[in-house]
Amino acid sequence: MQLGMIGLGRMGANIVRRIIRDGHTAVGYERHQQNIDDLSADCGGSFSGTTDLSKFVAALETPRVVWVMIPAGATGAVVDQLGELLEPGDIVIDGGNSRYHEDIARAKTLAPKGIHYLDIGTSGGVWGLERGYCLMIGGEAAQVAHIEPLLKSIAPGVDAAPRTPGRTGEPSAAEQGYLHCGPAGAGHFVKMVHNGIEYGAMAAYAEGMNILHKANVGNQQDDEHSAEVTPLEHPEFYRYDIDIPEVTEVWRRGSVVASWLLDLTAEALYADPNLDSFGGRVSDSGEGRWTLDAAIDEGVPAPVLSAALFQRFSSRGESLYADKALSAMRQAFGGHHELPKK
Ligand SMILES: O=C(O)[C@H](O)[C@@H](O)[C@H](O)[C@H](O)COP(=O)(O)O
Repeated sequence: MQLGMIGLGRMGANIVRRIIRDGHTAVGYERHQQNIDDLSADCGGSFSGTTDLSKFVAALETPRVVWVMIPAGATGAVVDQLGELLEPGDIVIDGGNSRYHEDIARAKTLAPKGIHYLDIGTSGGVWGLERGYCLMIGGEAAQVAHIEPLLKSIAPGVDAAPRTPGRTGEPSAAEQGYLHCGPAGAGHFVKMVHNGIEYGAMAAYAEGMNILHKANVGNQQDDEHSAEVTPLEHPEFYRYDIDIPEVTEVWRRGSVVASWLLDLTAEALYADPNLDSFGGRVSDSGEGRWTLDAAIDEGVPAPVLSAALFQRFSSRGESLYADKALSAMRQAFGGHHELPKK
């Protein structure tokens, strides 16, 4: 089957490489000729690319299947352009991390033109070429069925995890690593919640590791330290120098908290045991915020996910003013000494 790919950055290019490995063909559109040349060198005659969107559309077999894999903020403009260039029966896929609200609007705009729209939340990041991508799909069932040969090639496949006890026979789509979650927006809705969970799970590991990191605090009490915090009643309880890279390594084997996220953490700590290459400022690109918006709209508590999101804001210095205000109040009502700015 043929796929049209818009955006040949790391994700788009690796999806193309993965389908071509499986016998499909691809046409790519990309503004940077170098990305086209790199992919052509890897894929030979199964891939052709252009920097001209009209030529890209003309090169595709009908019904066209056009996967848009560009930063979420730029997707809307490209989908609008495709709306002018494509024909009835064609399919546009947004594989980026768009907000699901936008999918609902785009599907509605394209429908009168007979152009179908699928939103595919795509998880796997830079590892997807090797491990496959987990695909969460929203849109009409007939179009999902049409692109199924491509989905099977992009997804990790049933062997990526042991089969769940009780599941037998032909593996379901979910067991192969892709799932039609519902109508327009449902794919990105599920991917959004996946990312909300990602924030929470990452924060849980990070907090636990920090408690391990401080397990030797009983050795470190000095005058300045005790002026700032309540002195330890039992410093003898905190005299452990825990080798955190080794702890993450042992947890990978048989522990309840083993996971791919932990595998990656262990790898990062092995390469950089004190995490010196990181400044401790953690970015976010919207998915965590949108997950909390949905939780609020649904009236569903999400205390862990919200704490994880707010911790990212704090990591970027966004709690500094609040922290200063706390010091000011504590000093004002109790005359307590608060440490001045360093
Ligand atoms: O499932 C995935 O492969 C990741 O979630 C991927 O989609 C990306 O790394 C996140 O969007 C980062 O999200 P933040 O920038 O919000 O941390």
